Amino acid sequence: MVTTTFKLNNGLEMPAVGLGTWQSKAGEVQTAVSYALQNGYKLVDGAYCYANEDEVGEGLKEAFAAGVKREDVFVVTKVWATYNTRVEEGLDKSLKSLGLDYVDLLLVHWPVLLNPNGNHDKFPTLPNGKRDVIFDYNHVDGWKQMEAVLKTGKTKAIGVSNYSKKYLEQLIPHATVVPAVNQIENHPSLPQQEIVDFCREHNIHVMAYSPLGSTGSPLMSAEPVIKIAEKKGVSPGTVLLSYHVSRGSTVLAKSVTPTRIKANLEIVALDDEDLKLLNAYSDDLASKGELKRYVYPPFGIDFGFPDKS
Ligand SMILES: NC(=O)C1=CN([C@@H]2O[C@H](COP(=O)(O)OP(=O)(O)OC[C@H]3O[C@@H](n4cnc5c(N)ncnc54)[C@H](OP(=O)(O)O)[C@@H]3O)[C@@H](O)[C@H]2O)C=CC1
Ligand SMILES: O=C[C@H](O)[C@@H](O)[C@@H](O)[C@H](O)C(=O)O
Repeated sequence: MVTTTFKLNNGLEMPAVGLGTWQSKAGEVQTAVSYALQNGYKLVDGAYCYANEDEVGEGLKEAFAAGVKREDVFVVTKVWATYNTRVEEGLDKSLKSLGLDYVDLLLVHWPVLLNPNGNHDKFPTLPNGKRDVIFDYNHVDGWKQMEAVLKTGKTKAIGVSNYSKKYLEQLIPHATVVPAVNQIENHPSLPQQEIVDFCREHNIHVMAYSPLGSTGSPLMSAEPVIKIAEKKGVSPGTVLLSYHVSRGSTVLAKSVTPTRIKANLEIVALDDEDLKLLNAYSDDLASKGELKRYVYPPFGIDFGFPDKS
């Protein structure tokens, strides 16, 4: 049987599959969220920085009006980098847009501070065009704010995103609350096994993002993915999404296309032979130095990922 939920380290149940909303256009995301929730999705992943939370909120409202219950939906949002010293203010903005009085999970989007008093609310820049990063920021201080916000009840759980093993090792000795989740880019072209293993050891649940290779879903045509899909009589997308559930992770797939939204809910059990094939593909890329990271914004910071350090 295929797992449909995972238990977090605070006892909360998190669905195994969720709808992503990054780059979902305002005009499309309301329908996508509403459609997904009325067709079996139980988790929606958003962020203040996606600049579409008003519309995500409209989608939630539409689904609730159609009978979906708030308590049956796991809503995730993220504190953007300009708000890492103002976590509660950032969360309040998201809650207002979403039309909710709590989210289920709040994540630190990236462990970096962008100038909160800079020339833009989300992407402040310097005169030379580079991101206005505050370099002497310590991400452990941001986590203390996350712990404080957890006590307000405005979020049921707190976690991190884009944390390498190195950053988690810096954080954990100072954490009163161990992050419930680390949301990271993850797929056979970037398995990040060292982070996945470290998270498992510390009871931190992994949420896998960009499972299809992000924009345009390039991983759908990877050879072993097609081979396994043919063998099992499922789509390549199902193989890519099932890979994470087999590894014990929650997976997020973004789509604004109803047929794809529905198709992405199909998760199958991958057997040892399938996983061996996908792992061999990852190992081969690693040995050739060809691992592929699709999401690496130009912060100009070393986040401690071995493929980027
Ligand atoms: N914490 C973080 O920093 C990050 C978090 N995320 C989260 O993870 C989510 C998923 O990652 P994302 O980078 O969006 O990329 P995905 O890997 O989910 O790929 C999305 C792309 O695949 C297409 N697609 C979706 N389903 C199918 C299908 N069944 N067949 C063919 N094409 C398909 C979509 O097109 P279309 O929509 O047109 O159907 C879109 O172009 C994000 O939306 C976001 O919520 C992502 C990146 C970073
Ligand atoms: O969640 C998705 C990604 O992290 C996205 O939020 C960033 O890539 C952002 O657009 C940026 O440019 O820094």
